[in-house]
Amino acid sequence: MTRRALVWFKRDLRVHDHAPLVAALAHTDALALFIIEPEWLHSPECDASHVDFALQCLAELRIALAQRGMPLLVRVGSAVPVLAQLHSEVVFTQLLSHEETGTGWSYQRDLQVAAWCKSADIPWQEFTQTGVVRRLRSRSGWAQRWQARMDAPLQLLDGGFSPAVALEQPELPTLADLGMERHGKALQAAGEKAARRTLKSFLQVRGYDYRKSLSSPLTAEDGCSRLSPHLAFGTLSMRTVHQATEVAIANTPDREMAYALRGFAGRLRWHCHFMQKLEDEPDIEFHNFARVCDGLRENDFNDDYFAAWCEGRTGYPMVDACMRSLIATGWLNFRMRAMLVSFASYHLWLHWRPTGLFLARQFLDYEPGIHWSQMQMQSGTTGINTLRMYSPTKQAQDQDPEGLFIRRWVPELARVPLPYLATPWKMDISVQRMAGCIIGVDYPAPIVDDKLAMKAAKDRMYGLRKTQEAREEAGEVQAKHGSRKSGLPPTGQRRKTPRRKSDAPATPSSQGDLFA
Ligand SMILES: Cc1cc2nc3c(=O)[nH]c(=O)nc-3n(C[C@H](O)[C@H](O)[C@H](O)COP(=O)(O)OP(=O)(O)OC[C@H]3O[C@@H](n4cnc5c(N)ncnc54)[C@H](O)[C@@H]3O)c2cc1C
Repeated sequence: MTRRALVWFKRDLRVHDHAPLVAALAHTDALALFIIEPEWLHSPECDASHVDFALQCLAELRIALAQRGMPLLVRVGSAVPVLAQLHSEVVFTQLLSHEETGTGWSYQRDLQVAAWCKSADIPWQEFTQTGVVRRLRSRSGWAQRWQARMDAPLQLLDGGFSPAVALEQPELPTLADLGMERHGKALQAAGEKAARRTLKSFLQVRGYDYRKSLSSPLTAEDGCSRLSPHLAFGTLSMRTVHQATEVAIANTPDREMAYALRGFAGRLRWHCHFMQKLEDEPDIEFHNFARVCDGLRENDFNDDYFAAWCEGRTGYPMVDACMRSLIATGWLNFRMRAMLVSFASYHLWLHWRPTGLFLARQFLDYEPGIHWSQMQMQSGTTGINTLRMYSPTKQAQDQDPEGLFIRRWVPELARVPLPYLATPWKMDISVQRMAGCIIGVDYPAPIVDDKLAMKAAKDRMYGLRKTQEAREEAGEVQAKHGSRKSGLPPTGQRRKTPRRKSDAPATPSSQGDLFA
């Protein structure tokens, strides 16, 4: 009997280090499938930019697989009917794929596929591709397991496939075919080749100033790795990035470069650390980690504030510049993402779910496990992390001291004198006229008062955290989700004794307790 494998590509659009592809070699022949699922297209997190990027990756992948004798079918529909239809056309005897840690719809889809495979008597083998551990009982020992997986040999194809049955492979659909409008974002280059180029340029050249470049949106654009969309769509495996980084550190004669790359290497495990939280508690997509926070913001949602934040017209130049830059490019550095969420959650007191959905659509690298954990962390609803409230004027002064970023993305402020650029509402009317920017006409007045809004948010958040209920629950959240390396007190309360200077993390403080 012909043993035919079907390799189901999901968020792993590559050939290099692809365990299901390697497993398929053991079969008589094999074919590959990518399913464009309506559940994905219609999910509130999905944006045309995500689909566009995936289609570009698929075009390249189809060629790369064809060169190895494997046809890649791309079909539109829900997973079970697509698999059943394909099975009626070409009987396949095994389904191979990577594990996925996704949101609710993809989890439900996997349950349905598992049931269908069982009823059709088709074994479905899933392979790991990140450090996420399924059915994890305890976080103890997690970091060692991550290390072991990442150090394991890469899964590389040795040889090609015997040609499978001839099947029609229609052209890939366009966004219009899928009923989606053009997105207008200037995206990073897609595909496995671009991913490898990006990794190489970072490890050889761009990474040099990594630690210094992280926080400012001006320097981070080039100084960060920019690998996140490639990790999200799987055009690079985490193992490839980890191993290439270790080799680069070992081989560079430059101590500065090695130091920079060690900072980067540490962040790679955060990727999986955050994804593990969603794997362990899928509900965090919808519900507060700390249920004591339920009701905190739900009834206070201000639609006008939300619209102003989404459109980058809050009257705070750094917030507006970051939002407009994100909307135009699909990427923003960590610190500025954190500031956008802090402003929405504390200054504007907006619940993290609608703001998180909006940001998920903007981020080309949308990765559910990282995203929803970070949304909650920056909104103070994990119950365990230090509360971080960013002043947008201080961030402008610290991260954009010459005003280049603000002037680039908020052209209304292009002629505003530097001393007023972070606080344009402080210009008197004659300066406004000279700058060609009348506040309230050409550029909005601040929608809330920075200091008053921060004070109100602090009172509410610290008031809640002091309660016995909050303290008890923080212990539970820490036990379930906290890294054993975080060093935080188990209750997640503020650290009483300051760190000694020599203990201080070399990374910016905003990420200091990320592992919690
Ligand atoms: C509210 C919010 C939402 C976020 N949503 C996402 C998301 O959907 N997808 C996503 O990949 N990242 C997300 N991040 C984390 C971080 O901002 C991005 O990983 C980073 O900016 C991506 O750029 P880079 O690849 O150049 O990062 P680099 O600094 O070069 O880091 C390399 C890789 O390390 C991992 N990493 C770095 N920082 C973090 C972090 N703080 N948490 C988890 N992993 C990290 C990522 O995989 C990243 O690609 C979010 C952060 C915040 C504050």
